[in-house]
Amino acid sequence: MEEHKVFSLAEISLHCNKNDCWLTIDGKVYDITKYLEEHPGGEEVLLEASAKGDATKAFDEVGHSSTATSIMTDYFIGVVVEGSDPLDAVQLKKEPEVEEGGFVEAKTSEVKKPSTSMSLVDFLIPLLILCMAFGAWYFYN
Ligand code: HEM
Repeated sequence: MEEHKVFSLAEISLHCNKNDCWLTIDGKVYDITKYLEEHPGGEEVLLEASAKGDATKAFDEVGHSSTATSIMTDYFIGVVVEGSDPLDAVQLKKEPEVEEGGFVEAKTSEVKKPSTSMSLVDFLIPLLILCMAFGAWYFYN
């Protein structure tokens, strides 16, 4: 059986620029850096597709010819690791926080925002009490 190099989505996501551009189509990975300038559809679409992650949909939507699929084989470098989680890519780009006891917590963009209405109430109640106290003092004097 043929052995292929296996890449994680995290690693693939690191190759998305003009000097180093990988594409993932149908679970296969292509290093198309040298093909960028030759691509009849232009290099921009390839760079965009590379940056987005999986280019399968974009590739299929164009309705590429069999010539295109045979060109692809020249740039094939491996396959995507099975069960590769797209979140890995996000986590690799961000610094993981290592906490005591070796627990690793990766930062994601889904950080809960503190509720602003809660902090407003927290601020208004003491202010109201202060106003009432001042009013009572003013009334009795
Ligand atoms: C290794 C990957 C790719 C190869 C080898 C490749 C190759 C080709 C070839 C040979 C053509 C000429 C038309 C044809 O024969 O079908 C073409 C056209 C085109 N390709 Fe790709 N392509 C690749 C990936 C992509 C991707 C990911 C996109 C994403 C949007 C894309 C967008 C286009 C567009 C817009 C055209 C122009 C179609 C037209 O003018 O009618 N290609 N490509």
